[in-house]
Amino acid sequence: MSVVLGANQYGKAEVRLVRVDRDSPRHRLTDLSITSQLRGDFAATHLVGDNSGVIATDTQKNTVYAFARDGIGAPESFLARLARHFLARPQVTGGRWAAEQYGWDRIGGGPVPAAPDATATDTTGTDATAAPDATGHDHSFVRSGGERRTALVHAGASADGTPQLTVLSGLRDATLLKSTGSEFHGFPRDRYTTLPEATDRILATDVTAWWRYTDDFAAEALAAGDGGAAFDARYDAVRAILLETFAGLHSLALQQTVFAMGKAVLDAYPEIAEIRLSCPNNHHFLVDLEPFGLDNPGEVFFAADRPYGLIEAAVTRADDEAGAGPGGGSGGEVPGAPAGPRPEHPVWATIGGFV
Ligand SMILES: O=c1[nH]c(=O)c2[nH]c(=O)[nH]c2[nH]1
Repeated sequence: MSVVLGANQYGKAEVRLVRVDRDSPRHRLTDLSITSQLRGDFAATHLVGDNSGVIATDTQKNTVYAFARDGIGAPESFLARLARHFLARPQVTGGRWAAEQYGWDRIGGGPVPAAPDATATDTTGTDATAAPDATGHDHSFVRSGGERRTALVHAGASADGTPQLTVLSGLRDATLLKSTGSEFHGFPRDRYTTLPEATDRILATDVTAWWRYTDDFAAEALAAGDGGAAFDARYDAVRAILLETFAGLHSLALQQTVFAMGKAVLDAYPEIAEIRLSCPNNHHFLVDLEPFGLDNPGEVFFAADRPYGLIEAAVTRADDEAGAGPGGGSGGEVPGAPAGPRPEHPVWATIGGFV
């Protein structure tokens, strides 16, 4: 009985592509995950390793990025462009091109409309179907979906032995991106340093934050008998401050942005004793399109999902005895100075990681 090759297809899966359209100061963002799979006469590579007809999966990925240089438009039309391109090769008889698009809203505004595809010949429908895009930040975005509000009430023993409620509120995975207004340079270099100095880069993160209310505020809000309306109001306001600070600060490091976000919250709300933030640095690498005879003036990026930088900080009040924990604080009293070892409030031990 002979063994034969059955149906097969191959390609590159989940090519992460972010395109920034910066033809006006009001940037537009297109964020896609694209899979390209080819079918056709590929028996030789499966049977004897003859690759003479194989369009490398790497080439398929590069084609996605190179085509994005012209603009993307609707994912359907972008995929059709890819399909037509590969189907022009004689060994390709079919294939499958798939896309998943991630939505982004402007910080302080609404959904970002699709950017036009520069290769489109008929663009008359573009403006008629686009959502209004009149409000919000020009180049800072928050990804729609995936974000969660979080809360925690911890009952710990107080000095007199009665249970003391500590209330934490937070949010998880608020995905933010700014397409300019971020730099990172001036770091030390050694033989293992390859990172170029950046004076204009994409800054992207998934904010996880927990903030702790003062005991007095928490007790009052819990006793108000209004279902915790004060917590609802603080949640909305703190979230807005975090996003606005991310958008508004010209960042020299994600560390600076993280501290500024926390500080802005503490400055605005005396009833918040401290806040902890955990922010991955979701790296976006400019794709080298030179091999394809194309320039790339900060438009086509590889959105890496790992590894990522991970920047975490607690922002506290120097005079917060509860935050300092037993024994009092031992550092960080000078605003902006490096914090020394500072015993933490016991509630933090009940949170899984740093936050
Ligand atoms: O904002 C940043 N902080 C870092 O510590 C760091 N390290 C790195 O490689 N890139 C960045 N970016």
